[in-house]
Amino acid sequence: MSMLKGIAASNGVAIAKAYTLEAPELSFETKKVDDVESEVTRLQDALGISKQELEKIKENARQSLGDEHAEIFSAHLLILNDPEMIAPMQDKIKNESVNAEAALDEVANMFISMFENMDNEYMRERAADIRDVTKRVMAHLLNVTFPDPALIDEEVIIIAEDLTPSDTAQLNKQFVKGFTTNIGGRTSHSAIMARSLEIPAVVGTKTVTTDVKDGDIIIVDGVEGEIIVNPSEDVIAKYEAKQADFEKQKEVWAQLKDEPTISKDGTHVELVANIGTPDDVQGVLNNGGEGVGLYRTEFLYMGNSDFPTEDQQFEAYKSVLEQMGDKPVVVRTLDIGGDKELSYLDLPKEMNPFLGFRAVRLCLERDDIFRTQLRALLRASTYGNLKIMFPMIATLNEFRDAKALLLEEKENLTSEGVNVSDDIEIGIMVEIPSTAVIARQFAKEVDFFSIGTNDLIQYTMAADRMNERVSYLYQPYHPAILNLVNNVIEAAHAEGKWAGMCGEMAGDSIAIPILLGLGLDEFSMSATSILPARTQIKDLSKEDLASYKDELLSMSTADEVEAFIREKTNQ
Ligand SMILES: C=C(OP(=O)(O)O)C(=O)O
Ligand SMILES: [Mg+2]
Repeated sequence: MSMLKGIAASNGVAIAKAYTLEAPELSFETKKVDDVESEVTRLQDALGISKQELEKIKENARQSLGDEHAEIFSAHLLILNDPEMIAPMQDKIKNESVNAEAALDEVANMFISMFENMDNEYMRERAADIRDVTKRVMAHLLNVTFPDPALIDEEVIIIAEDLTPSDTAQLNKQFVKGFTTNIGGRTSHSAIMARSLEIPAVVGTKTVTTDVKDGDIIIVDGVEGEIIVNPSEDVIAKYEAKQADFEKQKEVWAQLKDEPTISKDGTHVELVANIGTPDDVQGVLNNGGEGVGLYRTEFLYMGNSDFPTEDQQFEAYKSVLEQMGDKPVVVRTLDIGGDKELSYLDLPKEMNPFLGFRAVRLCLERDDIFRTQLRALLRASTYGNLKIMFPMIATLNEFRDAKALLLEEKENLTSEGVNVSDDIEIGIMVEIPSTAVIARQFAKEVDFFSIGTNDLIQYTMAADRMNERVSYLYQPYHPAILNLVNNVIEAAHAEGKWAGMCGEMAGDSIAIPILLGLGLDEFSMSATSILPARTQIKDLSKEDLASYKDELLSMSTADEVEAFIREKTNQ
């Protein structure tokens, strides 16, 4: 028996035989060709068959995973239909007389490395999409069979270097009990799909394909992020019990899907979700989200080759609002810059991009970009319960200026005869320490706060959130952070306003009791964290936790805070 560690990507425990999903052998030689026209035709044929296959996979995915996930394959089809991608391949064949394989490989790699080098996880995933579709086209050019997970007809756990979105979409849950890969992280496509399919998965093990042989019995522990290879009978029995516990746990979670989130002593808090696109809304509803606490609109800008038009934005916002019905939707205005770049917005390189020209700073200077977004939001406001917030607010004047532009556009629209809702709350993200410190002054003017701890921690601890070497300074339980958070909540309440949190901290099981005790009103997290959080809060007494407040705020280290909470909440 041996054990491998990886990243817990999808909850649950699976026990079955290992099945290696071989990556196809796609090596080729670059060759000169005489007949360039027939080489171009060969490329077109391979593209054509790939498109037909993807249409089928998309349909399968729609049936097994839902519309939201099938959209990935629309993105794949778009890649294969994208003249910016395909024309350079054809030109390469014609101008350099090379074979289709070489043209495909070179052009695709150019796009892949462009996307991969972006400091942004979402864009890096686009590189994975291109890699996925090009492999399929390459296999057709080489006449190599592409692996077909849909053919699996016995209970297995898949092991693979990585699973592409198209692999995952073909998995039949009846037979595929779980999977584990060498590469990937919690937000890679395969991990997201595993959570939708609700099959346990551990990714990023680095070596599972070499450490496990086909036919070995393995356990995937998607809770702890562990793979156990050839376990003894005793260990199997232990994990079977764990599996049964987990199934029971899921039933308990599911019972709370349509319930409000109420603590043991009767306090209601809102558990809402962070989303990046309208496609994410289904996941929010499936997981009993009481609203959207953060809609990161920049993905709309990043997924485009130019600024999205007012109408394109209007459609996206309207779709989210309509799908959410009367539930609140907090839309954050464009937060570009820092780690989020736009290929079509040429900004000078900065020494410290996280401290630079970004988010509302950029929007106030480029008010043409900002006004377009504000108009789209205002037009969509009558389709649901919209709240708007501005990111990276450091001074009251920034808030006042941004709000003034919003009100100006509202007036413009009204005079154009367009209906705009009259009760849109206007709030800010609190992610800069200066704002957290004088939250009292802000609270007189904003309708709400949403604390962005991902940035607030980075700026308070002076630790770049992208830099692995200083990641130990990402300390959500640090007393300095707790004091800032407390200051914001108290300031909001003193003015009769509400305070939420949309950084990762809001879904953390150690932070949740602390935040409940401090009086946080709204917790915004990834959709799949909502039901476990609701279950946790149901068993917590807000009054007890509030009584620890002074003690917690005067502690000296994050470790002290964590140990204290673990003891008080039996974690
Ligand atoms: C939610 C936040 O915003 P983002 O992660 O998009 O910067 C944050 O900073 O906590
Ligand atoms: Mg932020």
